[in-house]
Amino acid sequence: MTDENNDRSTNVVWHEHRVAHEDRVQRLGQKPGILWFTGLSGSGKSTLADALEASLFEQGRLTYVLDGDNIRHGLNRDLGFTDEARVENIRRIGEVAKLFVDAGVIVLTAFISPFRADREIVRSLVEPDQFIEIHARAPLDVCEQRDPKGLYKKARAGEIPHFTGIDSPYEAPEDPELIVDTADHGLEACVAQISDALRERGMI
Ligand SMILES: Nc1ncnc2c1ncn2[C@@H]1O[C@H](COP(=O)(O)OS(=O)(=O)O)[C@@H](OP(=O)(O)O)[C@H]1O
Ligand SMILES: Nc1ncnc2c1ncn2[C@@H]1O[C@H](COP(=O)(O)OP(=O)(O)O)[C@@H](O)[C@H]1O
Repeated sequence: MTDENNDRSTNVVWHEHRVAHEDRVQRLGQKPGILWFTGLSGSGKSTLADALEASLFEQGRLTYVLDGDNIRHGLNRDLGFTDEARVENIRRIGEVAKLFVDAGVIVLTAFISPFRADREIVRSLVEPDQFIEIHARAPLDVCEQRDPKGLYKKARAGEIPHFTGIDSPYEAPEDPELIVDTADHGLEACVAQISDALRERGMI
């Protein structure tokens, strides 16, 4: 961080607003939180987040999906796929997700988020019961066979550098709240597994 940036943050003062988090939560009548999907490309993060959101929304909850591919078209369009860029990607998404939680929303995020430390930083931004880490787990060979966007094929051909699982690391969660084995179970079963777990935790 430059001296100029330090000076700038010193002169910024937090402003309290009259409408509090609790007021918004009460109005919405739901328990906000982050459902953080992590996993290899093609493991099922986007598909699961989409299906789970549809189900929660249908049940009357206010939800929002932050999806890597989409966010990288806008907010994070300046970021690539070096380790540093991925760290910054997840840092920004963590902050955005925190704002959604403050607004009272159930936010579902679908980012590879390959580094354990970055996911733990996001966890620390909200209350302990507001962060649910969900590992969309599928072996690399299954993800590669699925190859929904043809990216593994390109990566193997050397057309995409730093591709996760090939020449860029993925650190699987060590103690996530949930693991969904998308290679062994269909979409509906995985969504039901997550919904049951959320119910058990009193989140829905
Ligand atoms: N080099 C490389 N490695 C991995 N993925 C790549 C790469 N280049 C492009 N893509 C596409 O970008 C999506 C991953 O973006 P994320 O923001 O989720 O990545 S990260 O969390 O910062 O690691 C990822 O989406 P998913 O396949 O949905 O995971 C890919 O579509
Ligand atoms: N149980 C499952 N959960 C999620 N996706 C699954 C499952 N079984 C098969 N799939 C398929 O795997 C692919 C996952 O792609 P996608 O959701 O884009 O993954 P990611 O967002 O992790 O890159 C989709 O083609 C989806 O239909």
